[in-house]
Amino acid sequence: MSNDFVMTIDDDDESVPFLDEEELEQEETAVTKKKGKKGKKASGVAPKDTGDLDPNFSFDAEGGGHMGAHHDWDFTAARAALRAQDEMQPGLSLDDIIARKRAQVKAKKSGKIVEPIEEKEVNEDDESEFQEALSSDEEGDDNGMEGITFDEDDEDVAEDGFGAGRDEDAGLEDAEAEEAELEDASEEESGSEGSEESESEEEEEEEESESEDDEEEETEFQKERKKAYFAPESDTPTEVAETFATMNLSRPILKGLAQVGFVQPTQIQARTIPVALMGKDICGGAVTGSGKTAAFVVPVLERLLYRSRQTATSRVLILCPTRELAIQCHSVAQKLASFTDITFGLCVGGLSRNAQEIQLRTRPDILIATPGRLIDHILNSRSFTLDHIDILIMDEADRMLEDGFSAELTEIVKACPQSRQTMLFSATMTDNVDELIRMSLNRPVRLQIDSTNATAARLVQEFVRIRQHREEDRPAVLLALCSRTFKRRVIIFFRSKAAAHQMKIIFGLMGLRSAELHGNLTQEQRLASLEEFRDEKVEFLLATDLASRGLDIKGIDTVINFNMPQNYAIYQHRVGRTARAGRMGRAVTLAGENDRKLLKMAIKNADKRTVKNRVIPQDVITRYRERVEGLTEGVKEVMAEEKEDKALRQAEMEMRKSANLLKHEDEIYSRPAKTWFQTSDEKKQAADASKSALNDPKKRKVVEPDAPKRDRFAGMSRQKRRRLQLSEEDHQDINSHAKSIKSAKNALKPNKIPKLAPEKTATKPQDKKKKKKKDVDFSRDLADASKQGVAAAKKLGSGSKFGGGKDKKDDKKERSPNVGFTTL
Ligand SMILES: Nc1ncnc2c1ncn2[C@@H]1O[C@H](COP(=O)(O)OP(=O)(O)OP(=O)(O)O)[C@@H](O)[C@H]1O
Repeated sequence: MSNDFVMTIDDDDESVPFLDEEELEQEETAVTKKKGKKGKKASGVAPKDTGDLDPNFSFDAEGGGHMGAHHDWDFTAARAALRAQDEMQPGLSLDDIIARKRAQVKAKKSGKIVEPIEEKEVNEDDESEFQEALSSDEEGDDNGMEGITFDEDDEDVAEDGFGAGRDEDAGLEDAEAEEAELEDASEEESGSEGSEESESEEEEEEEESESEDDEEEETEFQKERKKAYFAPESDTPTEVAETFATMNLSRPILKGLAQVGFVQPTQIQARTIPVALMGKDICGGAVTGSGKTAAFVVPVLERLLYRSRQTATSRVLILCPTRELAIQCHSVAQKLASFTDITFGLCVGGLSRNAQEIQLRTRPDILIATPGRLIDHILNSRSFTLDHIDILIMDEADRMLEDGFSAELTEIVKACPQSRQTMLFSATMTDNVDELIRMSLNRPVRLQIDSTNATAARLVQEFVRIRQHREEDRPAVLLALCSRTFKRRVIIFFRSKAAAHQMKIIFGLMGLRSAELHGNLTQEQRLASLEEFRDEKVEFLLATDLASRGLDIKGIDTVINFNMPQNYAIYQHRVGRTARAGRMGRAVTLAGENDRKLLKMAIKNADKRTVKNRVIPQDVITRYRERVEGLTEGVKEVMAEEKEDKALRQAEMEMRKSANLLKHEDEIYSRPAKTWFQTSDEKKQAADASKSALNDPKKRKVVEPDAPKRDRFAGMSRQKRRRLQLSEEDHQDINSHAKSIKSAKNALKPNKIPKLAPEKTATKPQDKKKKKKKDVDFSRDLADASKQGVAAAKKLGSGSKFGGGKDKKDDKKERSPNVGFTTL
């Protein structure tokens, strides 16, 4: 298995050099000379990437964009919208509790008499929870161990990359089941906080539901379907602009780009911008950190410069799967639009709903949203609609197309006009027609820059082998890595919130400065953690997969995977938090026996020179293990204190709520009841479906083209049904007067934003007229019921119907998911 060979790094070093291209070669031969290179190593800091750019770096082989000036996105808008009311009063910070505990331990050691530690009731369950959380997904299935090829006692190199060729499925299910239990437990714990949002704002489900890892051979049938579904390659411009200046962008946009230091477009930007300006639907894929955000923001801004300004209208909707990503996207887009009059609205969970409602009434040009909160506004904010959305964009689209988001997405897509332009982006963008079909794309152009399995070019991937019988060493291995080798700018991923939280306490007790980021925190705490890490107030960010996608934090040197994630796509996103925009980065993954399959995939998809096997001497691990064991009591005490504090705050909040209720009883009861899109049960069902698809990707729900339409009121809450029925009754009373008001309103309807050809020539009114006529004729030809016409259209699939121009009436037919696929 020479292909799977990975070189070994001995971890008996205090620091690790960051490997330059040449060094990679040298190190490969010098693997066994363990300490020979110490002189070259950075002191105390893991990757020796100074943040400077590799002068030879380009985003693509042919030479794409070079990295520009540093610019951090910020939370200004999010902070301004953080809810002020109904939030629990801040209690003791975890850091305070930990600091106190540390002081007590120190004092005890030095023999000083200290105030006795208040006796905390330590629940027996807490102890087992503690052990479980840290080894949550580490329990392998012994049966799954058959066929391991390496020597059990071999502490050095596993020449087969830990026997990475081994097919390993067994044990994963157990791990996932256990993980689910943990997630559920932690969800319950957090249920009291922010329960108001629990039904509609769970975008950041941390249980995984990513796409299949297996690279299945594409069948002829699938190839045909894709051919029919996507626009032919000949539809995309072949010339690629080398600088933004040569892209025919307007001055305010160029100034915005210059301000953030973007001079040369990255490859995905160079390919996407001209196509997006033409108004075409796009499925875009490029490796993590390659600039996809600007690839969709720039053309949108450019087109909005040509909008009619008569009536304020929200014309663009950008959907993101997590709040943090939406906040980041909002900040980036605002920066790029600094020299324009384009307005933005941020519509995400965790921030004040009322403030958002007020903002939405001003009809900002671009809405950046998470699905849950957006639907909340569609259902509950008067006068808010998506009726005038011209462009719908989905960032991390493959994540959004998963079952967990399915119902929400369908609702949002239905609420947008069919004549919209739709653009989907992700580093792991799916081209699975079954998954894309629910977006009702219009003959999308596929812009796939890198392989969907690719990781960043300057990423070094290391793996630390965790043996079957040493699973309990994981915390010690992590602490050894973080105390001795990777000491700053490190993001560490855990599979569960409980594990991330408990490790935060251990880190704290060991004096390592860290922040946690997961769904059990309030939005305020989540933003604070990100800020602390961004501003280098803490060295470590302990996160769940909430942070695995899209987050762009400057200067993350190292990503550590405490556990291998459930699938390769998540692995790609996690390790993609480093080595962004041409910089160097390092990913270190603790890989157990059950992770062989993913390990094999990672090795297969990487440049072999950048894959390494890191070995940590057993005596070091034993030392750290003893330290972790010594902290067990302390961790339990901190957790007990935290629990007590939380219960106290909860009680205070309840009391305030009751007092409030008594004081404003009349006003509160006169408010219209809120409508939820999904009940807790429905939400749980969606999450279960998502999980089941993860365990068995073949179970992925495929939208049946001929699926019967649901009853109009099916699945609606009683309140919503009643509201709709009442509004329908009202509707029946509409007299001719109302009709005339409607037609007057129609006359005022905002014009669509014009599509721009790359050379900005397509807006000539005469040309437009001619083109439209041609398209209409084309559509009419296809709608012709002659048998020949139908047969031809079916043969070509839906693709044959889409001529490029969009007449609104024709669009209705074009966007129907039923079109074209029934016969293939
Ligand atoms: N043309 C450019 N020139 C220089 N830097 C750029 C350019 N475009 C984007 N960048 C920088 O590259 C980094 C990554 O960009 P972005 O976050 O859009 O990547 P992405 O492809 O969306 O990544 P992910 O898949 O992880 O979401 C950002 O820091 C951004 O400022």
